[in-house]
Amino acid sequence: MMYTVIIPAAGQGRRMGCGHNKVFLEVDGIPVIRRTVEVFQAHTACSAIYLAAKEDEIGQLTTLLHDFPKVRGIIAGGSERQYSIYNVLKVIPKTDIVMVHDGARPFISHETLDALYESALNNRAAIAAVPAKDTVKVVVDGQVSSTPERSTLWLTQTPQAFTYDVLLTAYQRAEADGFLGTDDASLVERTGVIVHVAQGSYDNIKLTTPEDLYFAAALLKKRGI
Ligand SMILES: Nc1ccn([C@@H]2O[C@H](COP(=O)(O)OP(=O)(O)OP(=O)(O)O)[C@@H](O)[C@H]2O)c(=O)n1
Ligand SMILES: O=P(O)(O)OC[C@@H](O)[C@@H](O)[C@@H](O)CO
Repeated sequence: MMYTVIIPAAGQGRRMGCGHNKVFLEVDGIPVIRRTVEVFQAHTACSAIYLAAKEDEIGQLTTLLHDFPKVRGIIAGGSERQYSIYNVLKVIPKTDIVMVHDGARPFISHETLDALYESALNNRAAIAAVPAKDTVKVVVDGQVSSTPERSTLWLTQTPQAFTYDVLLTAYQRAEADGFLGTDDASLVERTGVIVHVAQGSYDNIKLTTPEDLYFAAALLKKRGI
């Protein structure tokens, strides 16, 4: 059995403030999106890679990723991450397991991919996450309203891995209900399917704001890449 990965790369990168889509940013000379796709290209259990791109960036991405044979399609995304992923999910061939992974998370490891894939095969739904290190407050109008027990709080990453049927049903139901979530698992949770957690790595950061580029440089140095 193998899995297909959907990589959303159709964002604006507004918070990065670099004036263009951050997935094209070069980190130590290599564009972020090439770094991300490379990890899946080299992962044995991955059979196909599909990306969501802004319509006017499909050509640029096609050129940039031309030497990755597992890239089977680059599809026009939507105005929200969820819509971008759904546009891809609707057109890919049916498969056993589908993973979703942010184009802006280039430091995903094969170790995490192995753990997630295995969990998705066994449990139908699995996410990569790490325990919260800080104390997290619920804040309403500038005032603390509660302090959830930290041992129950996990910071969610991608990849998130599901059986094809579980993910498609969740996206169809979200569309029917007009529900917009900030990750894929939240769509699956509302269908009643139990989502399992595979311990991820603190290295698997999402490049979101400019200071993340300092962390990226440090991570590359640590890996000797
Ligand atoms: N309409 C969108 C929005 C986001 N993404 C992708 O989803 C991933 C995670 O989203 P995020 O970090 O929020 O990226 P941006 O939306 O680009 O960032 P910002 O919110 O700062 O504009 C990124 O790889 C991004 O390209 C997407 O495919 N389609
Ligand atoms: O900031 P946005 O809501 O566009 O995207 C957030 C998602 O990428 C994020 O929820 C996952 O990476 C899981 O943390």
